[in-house]
Amino acid sequence: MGSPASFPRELLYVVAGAAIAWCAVRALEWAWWRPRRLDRALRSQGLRGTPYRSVAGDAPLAERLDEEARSRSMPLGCHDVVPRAMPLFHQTMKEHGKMSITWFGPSPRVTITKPALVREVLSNKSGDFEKLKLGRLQRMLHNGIGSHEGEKWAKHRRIINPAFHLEKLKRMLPAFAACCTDLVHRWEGLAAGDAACEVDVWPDMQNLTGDVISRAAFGSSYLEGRRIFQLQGEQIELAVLAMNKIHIPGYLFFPTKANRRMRQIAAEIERILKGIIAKRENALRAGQATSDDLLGLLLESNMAHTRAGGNSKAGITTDDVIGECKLFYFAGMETTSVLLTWTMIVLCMHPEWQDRAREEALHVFGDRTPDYDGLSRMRIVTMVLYEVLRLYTPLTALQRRTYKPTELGGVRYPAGVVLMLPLLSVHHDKEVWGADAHEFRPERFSEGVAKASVDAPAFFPFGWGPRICVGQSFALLEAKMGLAMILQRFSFDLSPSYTHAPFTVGLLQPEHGAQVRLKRLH
Ligand code: HEM
Repeated sequence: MGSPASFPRELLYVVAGAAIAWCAVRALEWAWWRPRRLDRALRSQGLRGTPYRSVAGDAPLAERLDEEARSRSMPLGCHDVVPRAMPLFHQTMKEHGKMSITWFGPSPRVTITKPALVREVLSNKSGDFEKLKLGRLQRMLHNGIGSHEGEKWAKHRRIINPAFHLEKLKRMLPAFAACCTDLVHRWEGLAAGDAACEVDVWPDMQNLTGDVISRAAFGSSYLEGRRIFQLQGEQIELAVLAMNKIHIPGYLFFPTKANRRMRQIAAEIERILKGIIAKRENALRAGQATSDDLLGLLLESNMAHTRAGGNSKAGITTDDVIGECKLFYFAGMETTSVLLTWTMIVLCMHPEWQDRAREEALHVFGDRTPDYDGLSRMRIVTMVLYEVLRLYTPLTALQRRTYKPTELGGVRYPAGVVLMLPLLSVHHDKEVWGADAHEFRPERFSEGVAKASVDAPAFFPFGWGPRICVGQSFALLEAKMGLAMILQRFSFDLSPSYTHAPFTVGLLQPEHGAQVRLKRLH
C-alpha cells in the first residue's frame, strides 16, 4: 500500500502520462492520420499524385528537382519556362495529370489549371476558399512585408484605399516620370558615345520601381520612404537566409547577428514611419492640403471614414497604416521590376517587336515626356506587356485552402486541402492558348484579353475576383511609362554574358541577372 504522501506523486504521473498521450495523439493525427484520411478522400475520386511520406511533404523532392532544373539554362529565345521555373508541378502534372496531388507539409495540395475552375476558386462566391493564413513563424519572417491577410481586411483595403483610383493615379504620373528620367539619365551617362554599354537591368529596375513606390507612397517624405524600402530589402534578404535555417528549432529566437539586425530594422522602420505619419496627421488636422500620395490618401480617407462612422473602430490604426506601407514594398516593387526586366530581355530576343514598340512610342510622344492620354493609347506596348505577363508571370502561383467540405469541378474536397493555382502553367497550356502557347506572339492580345485564349478568360497575372491586385492599373501605367521612356532613347540587345535562366524565388526572376547592351539613339 502506498503512503498518503506518495498519492499526489502517483496522480502527477497519471496526469503527466495523460498529457503526453494526448500530445502524442494530436501529433499523430496532424502528421499521419489526417493526411492519410485526406489522401484517401481525394484518391477515391480518381485523383493521383505523389505519395505522402512525412511532415516535410514534398519539400525534399522539390529541393532535388529545383537543383536539377537550375543546373541547366535555357536556349535563348525559348519561352517554355514551366519545366525550369516550377519543376515539381511540371513533373507531377506530367506523371499524374493536370489535376494532381502534391504535399505541402502534411496538407494535400491539388493543382487546378482549368481556367473556369481557377476563376471559380478566386471568385470565391460560395465563400468556401480562403487565402493561406501565415503561421507564427512565417509572420515573423514576413515582418518586413506586412502581414495583413483575411477577407475582411481585403474588403476594408478597397474601401479605405482610394489611392488606386484612376484620377488619383493620373496625378501620380509626374512622380513616375521623374523616377524614369533618373534611370534613363543614368543609362545615358553609361552609354555616352557610340559604343554600346552593358548593364544588368534587373537591379536598375528594382531601383526604379523602389523609387516610384517611395514617391507614390510618401510624396514629400520620399527620402525617408526610400530608406524604409532599403531597410525592408535588407530585412527580406535576412529573412530568406533565415528561411534556410528554420529546420533548426527556435532558430529565429537565437540572438544571432542576423536576428538582432532583423529586430533592429523592424524598430527603425517603425520609428521612421511613425514620424512621417505624425507629421502628416498634424498637417491634416491643421487643415493643410494633403498630397496625392498613398499615405496622404490613406490617412485622409481614414479620417473621413472615422468621422462618418462616428467611432475610431471604423477606420484603421496607425499600425494598420504601417502594415499597408510595408505591403506595398513587396506587392508593388518586386513584381513590377521583374515585369520590366523580362520585357527588356524578351524585346532583345524579338527585335522586330522592339522596333514596333519604339515606333509607337516615338509616334505618340516624339521626344516628349509620356502623358496619361498617350500612355493609354499605346496598343503595341500594352500587347507586349500582356504577352510578357503571360509567358513570364511574376507571381507563378496562388494558393487557397478549403476550410469546409466543398465541391469544385465534380470533385468533393474535404476541409484542409490546399488548392494550388499554377498561373504560369495555365498561361502556357496549349489547350487554353493554342499550339503556339510557348511562343511570344503579342498580337494574340490585339482584340483584348477575352479574345486572346480559347478557353477564356484565362489571363490571371493579377489574380481574379475579390482579391485581385489593387495595384494593377498602377503597375501597368508605371511599366508603360518606363518602357516608353527607355524605347524613346535606347536600342538594346542581349549581352553575350546573359544566360537565360528563369527561376522562381518568390517571384519569377532571371537567376543570373539580366545583362543587356544599351545603345543610345541619336
Ligand atoms: C506587374 C506587377 C504586379 C503583379 C504581377 C501583381 C500581382 C498580384 C496578384 C496575383 C495578386 C493577388 C494575390 C492573391 O490573390 O493571392 C496581387 C495582390 C495585391 N497587389 Fe499586386 N501585382 C503587381 C503590382 C502591384 C503594385 C504596383 C501594387 C501596389 C502599389 C500592388 C499591390 C497589391 C496588393 C496590396 C495586393 C493584395 C490585395 C488584397 O489583399 O486583396 N501590386 N498582386
